[in-house]
Amino acid sequence: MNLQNVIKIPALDKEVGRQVDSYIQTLTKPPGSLGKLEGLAVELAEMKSKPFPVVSPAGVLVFAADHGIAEEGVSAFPQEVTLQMVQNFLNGGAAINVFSRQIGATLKVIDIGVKSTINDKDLITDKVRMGTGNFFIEEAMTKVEAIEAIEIGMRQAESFIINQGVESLILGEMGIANTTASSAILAVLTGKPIDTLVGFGTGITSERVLHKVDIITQSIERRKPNADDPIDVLAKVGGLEIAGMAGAMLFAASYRVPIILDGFISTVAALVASKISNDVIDYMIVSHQSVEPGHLTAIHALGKEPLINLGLRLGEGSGAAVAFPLIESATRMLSEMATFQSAGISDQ
Ligand SMILES: O=C(O)c1ccc[n+]([C@@H]2O[C@H](COP(=O)([O-])O)[C@@H](O)[C@H]2O)c1
Ligand SMILES: Cc1cc2nc[nH]c2cc1C
Repeated sequence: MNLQNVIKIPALDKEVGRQVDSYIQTLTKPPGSLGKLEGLAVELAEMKSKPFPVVSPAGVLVFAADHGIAEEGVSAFPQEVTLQMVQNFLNGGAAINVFSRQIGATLKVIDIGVKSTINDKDLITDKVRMGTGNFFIEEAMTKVEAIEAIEIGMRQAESFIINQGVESLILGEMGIANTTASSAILAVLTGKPIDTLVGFGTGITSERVLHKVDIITQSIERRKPNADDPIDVLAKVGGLEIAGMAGAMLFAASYRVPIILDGFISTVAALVASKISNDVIDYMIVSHQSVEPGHLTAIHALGKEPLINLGLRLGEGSGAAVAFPLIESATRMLSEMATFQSAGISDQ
């Protein structure tokens, strides 16, 4: 199948963007004084093709999966933490639960490849397989499985957005060792030196970072992913939650729903989505810059800049949820501020 033919992403509405840009000049503030919020308001209007776009309620989809590469000692935590954190999400105790409640967002967790069976009515189980293969010794998954994971992401985003009336989409993830898969994908897609794209993840030692670089370097040599084929890259060194997030992003863009990217893994998934359909980039907002050294490389590969840098490195969609009020401020500036005329204030 050819995913590019399945996804139709509408062009940004530049005409509405121009109208909103002029309208912002009439609001009661010195021109340009709301800085980046002004550009953000124009971008959101173009995405939604509406002069007064809204981003609330946000929806948060967290994709969870395990990684065979965890066997190579690349994470500070054991693999079973993926399962344990999914249980924490379902009990409402993780950071993303707290921040989702804070911003009034609905949160759904999708098991797209956790290595255990989890029975819980609140969990969406749409598993491709029980974790990926260890890509140091075998391919992470087949190309058919990579496409299946992307399609699951698309389908889950579709039912979530339509059933919950979601106005903006935050994509989060949980997967022990997924910074290793993300660094490998990023190295292949950008051609940048691997050691500049590898970091501490959940908190490994500097010594272990060198081991992680070595594992990624050897894995890429062994698997030989084709940089021009994002499905091949996902299959050889990717992750199921990364593919799922990419699919969800592609659906959101096709439906004019702004995508709020989170940290390193989420942004690498965005880069994968952009290699499937470049227009998806138009619908992305980068919420924050993570501590992971490869994050800025991935952000710049999308031609974006982060809104904030709080030294976060958690994942789960947490940084996107924390930055969400800033994005909402841009929309409320448009819908709620008085104009010079309506307030009877003299302009220059
Ligand atoms: O989002 C980020 O930038 C980020 C940076 C470091 C770690 N994480 C989270 O930590 C896990 C991956 O870290 P690791 O060390 O196991 O590869 C995974 O569950 C991610 O959600 C997330
Ligand atoms: C505790 C913990 C929580 C997480 N949330 C996302 N990745 C994580 C990794 C760990 C280890």
